[in-house]
Amino acid sequence: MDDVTTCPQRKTAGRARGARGAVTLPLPPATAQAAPTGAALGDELTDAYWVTWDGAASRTSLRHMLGRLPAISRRVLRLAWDADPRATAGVVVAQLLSAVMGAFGLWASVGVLQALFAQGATADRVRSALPSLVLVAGLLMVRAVLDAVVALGQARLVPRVRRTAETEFLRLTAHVRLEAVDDAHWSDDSYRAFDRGLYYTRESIGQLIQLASALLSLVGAAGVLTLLHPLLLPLLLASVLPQGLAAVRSARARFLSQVRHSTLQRRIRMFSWLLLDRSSAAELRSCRAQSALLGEHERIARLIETEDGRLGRQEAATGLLGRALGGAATALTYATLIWMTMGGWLPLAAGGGAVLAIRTGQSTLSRIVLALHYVYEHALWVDDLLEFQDRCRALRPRRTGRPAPERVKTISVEDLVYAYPDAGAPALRGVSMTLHAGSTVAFVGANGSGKSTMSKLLAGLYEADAGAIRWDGVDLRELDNETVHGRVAMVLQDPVKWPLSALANITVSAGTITAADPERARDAAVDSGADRVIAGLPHGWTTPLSKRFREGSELSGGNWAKFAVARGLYKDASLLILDEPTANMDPRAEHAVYSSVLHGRRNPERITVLISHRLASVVECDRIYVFQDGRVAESGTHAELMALGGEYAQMFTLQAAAYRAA
Ligand SMILES: Nc1ncnc2c1ncn2[C@@H]1O[C@H](COP(=O)(O)OP(=O)(O)OP(=O)(O)O)[C@@H](O)[C@H]1O
Repeated sequence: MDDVTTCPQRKTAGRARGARGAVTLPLPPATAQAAPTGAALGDELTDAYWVTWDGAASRTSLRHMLGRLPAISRRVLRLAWDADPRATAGVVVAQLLSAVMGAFGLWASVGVLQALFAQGATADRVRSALPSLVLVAGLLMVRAVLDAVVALGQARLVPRVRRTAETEFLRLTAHVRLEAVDDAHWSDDSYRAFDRGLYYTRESIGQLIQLASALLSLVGAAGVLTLLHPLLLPLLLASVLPQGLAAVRSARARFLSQVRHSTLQRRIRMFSWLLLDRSSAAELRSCRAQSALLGEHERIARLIETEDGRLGRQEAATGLLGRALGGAATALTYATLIWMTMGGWLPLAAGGGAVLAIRTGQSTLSRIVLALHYVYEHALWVDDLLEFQDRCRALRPRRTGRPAPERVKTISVEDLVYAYPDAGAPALRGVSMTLHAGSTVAFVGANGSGKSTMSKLLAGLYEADAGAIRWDGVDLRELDNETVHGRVAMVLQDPVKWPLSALANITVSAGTITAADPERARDAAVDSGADRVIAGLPHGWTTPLSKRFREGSELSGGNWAKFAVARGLYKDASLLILDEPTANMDPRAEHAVYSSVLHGRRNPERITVLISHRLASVVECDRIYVFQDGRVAESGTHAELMALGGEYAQMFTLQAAAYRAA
């Protein structure tokens, strides 16, 4: 028995299949969460790029972190040195001197105590303590100046590191081969490196300075104690250890909580943005989706509130534990000091000095623990960035030293095969064709049949897996890749809406946004129909084409397309590729573009490739290639293909019939 009749869900699915052909999509559930709830909310983004290293420090042993510290310090110092050697040297020297001054200051304070605790009249003791007091004050002043030098050096260094690191990063990524950019993993890695790696690169300078300052001050305290009495050093360790452990615990709790917190923050920001942003404003209102999104926003806001409260309570508890442990350790330390003084092993004044040094050591320890966690974790992000940049260097376009010809006469394609990275089937499977200077050819065919891919291979944006493309007999692989790009103008299906001036939107195709050939720019604007758009802009050529800027203008889809065509025409290239350039244009604008491309100021030496689904516009092309499933199924002039009565003739007749019927 046919069970479709007994199951309503299957019945509906069967109907959907019957109406649309071979689709077997299962029915969706009747209710679904807009976003994960409960524990899943914290876990949903564990694989996201921004949490790759978040909390890593809290999962690593202190020993491991300390072991990695020298390598991390070298790497960060190298970055700083490359950005500004003088400022780096200044910061390092001032930091060291400041630590030395700190240690001397501590020693001089012990001198003050010694004088005050000595025997004799009070006035005499105060008088003999004066030189040490003056020394302490002097050292404090020198230290303040040195710390200011460190701060100034840091203020100069961090923006420089930021500038040099960001420029290098963008220089490398902007030149990586297109097929690498198409790879989703590469994109994820690049966003991760940009968003986190660059940020932590500059952050790590300040963190390392803080860590160095705290470590040096601990070393200074330890040195002073050893001078006072060798037994005091283990006493310092014993007194700071419990507090150190509490500091580690607290730092780890904070790191782990940050991961969950940032997940919630990201999700709530997404909902805030959907409610706020201009791009979703129209649809938000027409769908009347405001309350649904506000509800979701409220739900996450409450979770954040709970999380904040939980973290606050946890921090208070850990802080209390740390203080209790620290208090107990301090009491023990003082008891030991008293015992040593009473036993005559330690002079009273030295005991006072020891108290000072131990207090200094204790206060720097929590700074060290926290800074160590930050430095370690940030270094992982910096490593990630540097490793990504090395990958980019390996993915630079081919530099063969052999430039592409200024004006290519013949492009021959032989048995071309190409598969996108990670794609199952090849997008092109054995395409051959020959294109001659001065001709206009068309690529037509069903969606996904390989037309755009073919045009990108012709332009040298992708490299063939098998077969070859030859420019005047020379394999594209032997030509300097960037010079090939310089000879090709591409008007892409989904052109970039450059948030630049109207003029720069045209000149950018020639690699500049600040200089123009005025006549060429005007011709390109006239031929593409962008001239009327520019004439209507408040500041003409100089109007910014983005509402993000004051006095900026936003264009309609069709008008953006005219700018894309103008860009293609402005670049006086050997090969002009127009990939569905008029899809968004009104019929008159479309007609004008095709007339100017086919009959207008046509460069007699140019090869023009036109990709279009509107077959009426390719009728006049010198040759039409019909793509089917990654292959050229038919080719010839319009008349030849119509006479053939194949795929092209069927598609053309279908379109023509629709018009005739109307
Ligand atoms: N960047 C990419 N990464 C992976 N696969 C891709 C990519 N671009 C296109 N493809 C796949 O390659 C095949 C050919 O796509 P292509 O864009 O060349 O077709 P097309 O003929 O230009 O289609 P349309 O008429 O829809 O523009 C399709 O299966 C498509 O899904």
